[in-house]
Amino acid sequence: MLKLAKKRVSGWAVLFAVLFMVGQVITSLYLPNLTSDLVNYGVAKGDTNYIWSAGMKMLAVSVLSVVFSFGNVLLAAQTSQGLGKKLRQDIYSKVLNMSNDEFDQVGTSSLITRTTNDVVQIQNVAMMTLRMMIMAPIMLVGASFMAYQKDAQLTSIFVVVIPIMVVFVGIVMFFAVPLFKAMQTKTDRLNLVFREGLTGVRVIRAFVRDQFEQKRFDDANIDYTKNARKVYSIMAVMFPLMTLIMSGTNIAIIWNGGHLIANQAMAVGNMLAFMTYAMQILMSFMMLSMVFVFIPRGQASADRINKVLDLKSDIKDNDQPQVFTDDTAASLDFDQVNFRYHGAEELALTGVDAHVKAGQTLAIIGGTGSGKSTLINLIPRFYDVETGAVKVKGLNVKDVDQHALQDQISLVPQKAVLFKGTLRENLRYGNPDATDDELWHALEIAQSADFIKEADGLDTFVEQGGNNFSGGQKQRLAIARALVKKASVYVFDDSFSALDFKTDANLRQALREDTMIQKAVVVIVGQRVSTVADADQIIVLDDGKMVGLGTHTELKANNETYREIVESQIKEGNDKNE
Ligand SMILES: Nc1ncnc2c1ncn2[C@@H]1O[C@H](COP(=O)(O)OP(=O)(O)OP(=O)(O)O)[C@@H](O)[C@H]1O
Repeated sequence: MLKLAKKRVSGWAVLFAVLFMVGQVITSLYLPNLTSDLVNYGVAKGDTNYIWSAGMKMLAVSVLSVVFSFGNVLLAAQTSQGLGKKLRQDIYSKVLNMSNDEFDQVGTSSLITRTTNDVVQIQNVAMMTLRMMIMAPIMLVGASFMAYQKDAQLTSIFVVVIPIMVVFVGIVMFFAVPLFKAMQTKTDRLNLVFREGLTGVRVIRAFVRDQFEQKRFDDANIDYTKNARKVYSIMAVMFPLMTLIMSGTNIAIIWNGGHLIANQAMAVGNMLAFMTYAMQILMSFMMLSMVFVFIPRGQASADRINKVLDLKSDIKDNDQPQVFTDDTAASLDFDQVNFRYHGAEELALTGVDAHVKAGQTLAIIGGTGSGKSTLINLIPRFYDVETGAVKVKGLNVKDVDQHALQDQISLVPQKAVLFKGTLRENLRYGNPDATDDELWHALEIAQSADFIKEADGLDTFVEQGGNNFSGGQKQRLAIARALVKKASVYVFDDSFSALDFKTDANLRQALREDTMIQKAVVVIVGQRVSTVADADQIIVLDDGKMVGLGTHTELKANNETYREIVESQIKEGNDKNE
């Protein structure tokens, strides 16, 4: 936890929070002393003047105590909230720069829990540390000393009470701490199921799986609730028992103190002060037990956050990166590429070798799970090859700065993603300086201009996730956005699948005719033969292996796998027509 707080917390704020807290403890310890004097020298002797002056002193000390307490709470709150803010910022910026491998290691739901719930735990512990953790031991020592000053004999009560408290706090910690730690993983699970349900709500309804999903959620929910109930039951037992111990201590003090007073061995004021110190000692124990229970939970959260922040990407920039030059023509090369996912036994890609020049289109075809998306993820270096090389404009993607590389590439992912805002804002994502004319040009190529003109043009509002557009419209808008960006390599990952055959053909025709695209390399991943047929080269993937490379005509003549794909689609087409 200290590691997280370092650099994210102001040393001055902590210093002043601690100073205020020490001030608060000193004034709290001084007040019972004043009470005892007031009773012993004022009330017992009927000295009104003394009562007035001691009363005024008490008032002044109380005001001072309130000021110290206010200063401490304010600084503790500001420091802990500031720490939370910085942690959220750091996690988010880490997430934005994570490689796909790192992302796979943590998972989206867990990242959300870590950015929200875990950060709140750290904030709570920071607040608690600045309030209680430092205050409790000082108060404990100070109150014990003052109590001893008031009456050494009565202090022997604590010889019995303190070991009871220590054993009690130990038992509570033993049972509560593991349960508290488990809360975070159970929250993760709850978020995961909830998130899957939210994103897949239409699929769930379509497959009438709502009862199954409801049960899955209920299981996670019950598991979380059971754990939480156990924890809070322990806490529910802890507080009344603590109060019982406190009351028992009070009774013991009054009993023994009463005898001492009766024997004139102790002044009444001293006993009153002693009782307050006893309460302070027991309160310090209460605080410590809370701290001991919450700190391990906070530590578990800190470990989870550190795990994200410390993720070391294998994908690192070269210390002396090579630089793309504007006058080099676009090109894309896969040189004998082999690739394996982190921890996987089998290679996901084997022997991919293809070379594409500016103005050419490379298509990638293959069955589901054959490795098409995996291959294109290597171009922007979302993953690194195991052997071989991927080159953009002749430079190995490992030798260039990652941002510079991604600047050269415009990617339309398999799942079209649009952001809430106007269409203009969405289209300008890759090129903030694009003019309206350029945006309309991209929309024309992407066969989207007509339906956008019918709506509010570039001011058309895009709902969250682009939900006010159909699947095909969303894909076309994602394509238009990719075309607004000036790139050397345009990658369309199965982006034409939601388009009807005519729109698909028109779009590819418009792409071919565009002068900017003619200077770039186009990579199209497709399942349909019609989508890939007019590409300059087609890679045929089968179970991660490149089993063919050539034009449609060449492959149809020589490649068994490609022929099977073509024949299956002709058969499918005939079946549909029958
Ligand atoms: N992040 C990952 N970690 C481990 N294995 C993965 C990962 N992503 C994909 N794979 C595996 O790699 C193989 C190729 O997957 P990929 O998504 O590249 O196929 P694809 O040809 O694009 O399929 P589709 O047409 O269905 O999108 C599959 O067996 C898949 O299970």
